[in-house]
Amino acid sequence: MLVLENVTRQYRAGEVRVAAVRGVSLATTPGTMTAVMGPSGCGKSTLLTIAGGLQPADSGTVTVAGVRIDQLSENDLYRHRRRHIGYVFQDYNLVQILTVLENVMLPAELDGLPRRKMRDRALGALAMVGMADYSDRYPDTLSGGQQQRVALARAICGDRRLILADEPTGALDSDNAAQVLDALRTLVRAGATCVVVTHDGSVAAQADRVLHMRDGLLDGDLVEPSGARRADA
Ligand SMILES: Nc1ncnc2c1ncn2[C@@H]1O[C@H](COP(=O)(O)OP(=O)(O)OP(=O)(O)O)[C@@H](O)[C@H]1O
Repeated sequence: MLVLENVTRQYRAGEVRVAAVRGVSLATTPGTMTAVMGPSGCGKSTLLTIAGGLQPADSGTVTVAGVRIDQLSENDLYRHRRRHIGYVFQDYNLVQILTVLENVMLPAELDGLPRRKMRDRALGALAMVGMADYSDRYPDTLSGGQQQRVALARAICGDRRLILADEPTGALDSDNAAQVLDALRTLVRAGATCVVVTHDGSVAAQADRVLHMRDGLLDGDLVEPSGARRADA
């Protein structure tokens, strides 16, 4: 579902250059959850945003659902992202003035689908994360864990199969985090592929695979004499 090959990304702040990702390769197995852990600043979020096409890599390839997204035009990338990739962030990013159902319908609305179809899709997604009974509520009447489950429903609504989650339990107590993890596992069992960046050991404990990142490199990365690096897929 997601394959990265030799991805690099450097930031420049004036004269200073930060090599945030230094040659990472990674291949996910469909229907599994991969956790990426590592100290603050090691490049986890940068890697995730590149994987999701939110920012380009400096070099390397990024393949999502069989398509090299690093080669797509801006319009095609936008469409491919919306078709295949759902994002989940620590702070849920729900629209407060919309109901739960309207939030989940939002991506389908941008696709211009008929309203009934959007509604059915959204209710189906909410049911998968145990939130169908809350469809008429507004986000600020829900707990953090419930809001994050709505964000998960929005991420997969429309049969998007790649979930990229950046610290999805970072703002939650352990009960709420457990509910979000249950929902995530349900989606993965149903066939979604998830890459989750986390500091939370309980998230990693639920993952099928845990990778460690340090100084822009993933676990098992080899530093070649030439300076090129690769990671075990
Ligand atoms: N827009 C930017 N401009 C300049 N430097 C940046 C930018 N974004 C990130 N960095 C730097 O790149 C490095 C990797 O940052 P990144 O956010 O990817 O790490 P992280 O592992 O996700 O950290 P955290 O766990 O704290 O979220 C850090 O040194 C960070 O300061």
